[in-house]
Amino acid sequence: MTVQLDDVSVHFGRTCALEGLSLTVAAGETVALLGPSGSGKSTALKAVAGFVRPSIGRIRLAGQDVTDLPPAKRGIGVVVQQYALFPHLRVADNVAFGLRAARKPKAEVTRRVAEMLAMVGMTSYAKRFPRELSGGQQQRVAIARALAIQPKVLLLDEPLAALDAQLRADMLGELQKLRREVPDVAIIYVTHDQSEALALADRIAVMRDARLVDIAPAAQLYATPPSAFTASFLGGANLLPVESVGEDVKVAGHVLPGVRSTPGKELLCIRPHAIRLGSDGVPVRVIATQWRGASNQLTCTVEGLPDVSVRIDLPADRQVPALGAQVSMVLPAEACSLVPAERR
Ligand SMILES: Nc1ncnc2c1ncn2[C@@H]1O[C@H](COP(=O)(O)OP(=O)(O)OP(=O)(O)O)[C@@H](O)[C@H]1O
Repeated sequence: MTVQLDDVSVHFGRTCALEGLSLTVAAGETVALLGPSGSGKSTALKAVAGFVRPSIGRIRLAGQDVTDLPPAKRGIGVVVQQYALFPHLRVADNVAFGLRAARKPKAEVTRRVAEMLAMVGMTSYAKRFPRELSGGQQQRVAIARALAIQPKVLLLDEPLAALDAQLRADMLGELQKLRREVPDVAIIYVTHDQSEALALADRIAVMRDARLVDIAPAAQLYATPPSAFTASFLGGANLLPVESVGEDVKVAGHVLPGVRSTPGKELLCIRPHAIRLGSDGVPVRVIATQWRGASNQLTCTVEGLPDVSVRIDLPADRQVPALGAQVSMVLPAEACSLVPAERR
């Protein structure tokens, strides 16, 4: 089922939590809403679920206007950060809740609950209460409960945020598997974590200050970010001011071979892992180093660009330059893209 937000704005008193969001999520597609805290992601999700009412704009499901329908009438599965299982109900009864509310026949409820618990690997926990489960297990039950009603739309609001790093990684794998098991469901996934968005989403919608900044297929947004904000939020790109000389682009007075100047795009975007140390590059000075296990991250100042610092991820098997050392940073053309400077 297609989900369509048509120029949706939400106000809470004087606060504009969401401004003019237009977005279409196709059946079978996963779109991540990615952005910093307070950027309006949850508000957008709540508007689709029916928990908040847009002050302007319409919400459509499969082309039908549902803006005035209450949440229960929309047939949407919702999973939020804090699981929100019913504490007094056992796992199986939590999963059965929506089916019973819809007055499904008993045999169908039993069958469907068994299917859902098997899908999330929780069959042997059916009789437990939520307090007897780990965070990850509770989240699996919450997902089983959301999917039990066979929704055509699934909304996930930071579903992994309350889990520790290992569990998050495990659950991310589970969610990828789940997507394959419900291939026709439209999924909106709210997160502030770019790695979750990259791992799960077909398209990523980057939000900032209540507005949609950029939306594109995940790989495209990562490889060629259209804006400086998306470049730094998605993958922590370095942004370096460039000077155009004819068709050439210069960083701190050094021509970058293979990078062609583009009018209106004054910043060079390159990820920390794509920069190499070599000869004939841009001179930089190492001011900090940080061991990261698989890599060492260098922070460097750039000669001639006093306000800019650059992060470089060196693979762990490379020698780490000494603090204060001057090294030459090579910016391979294939890893460089140009974006417009921020105008705020
Ligand atoms: N019920 C409410 N009443 C008043 N203001 C609200 C309400 N809900 C959200 N807001 C405000 O709307 C803005 C957007 O909030 P929202 O929860 O959508 O952001 P978010 O991007 O999901 O953030 P987070 O990642 O922290 O959950 C924020 O400034 C927030 O304070």
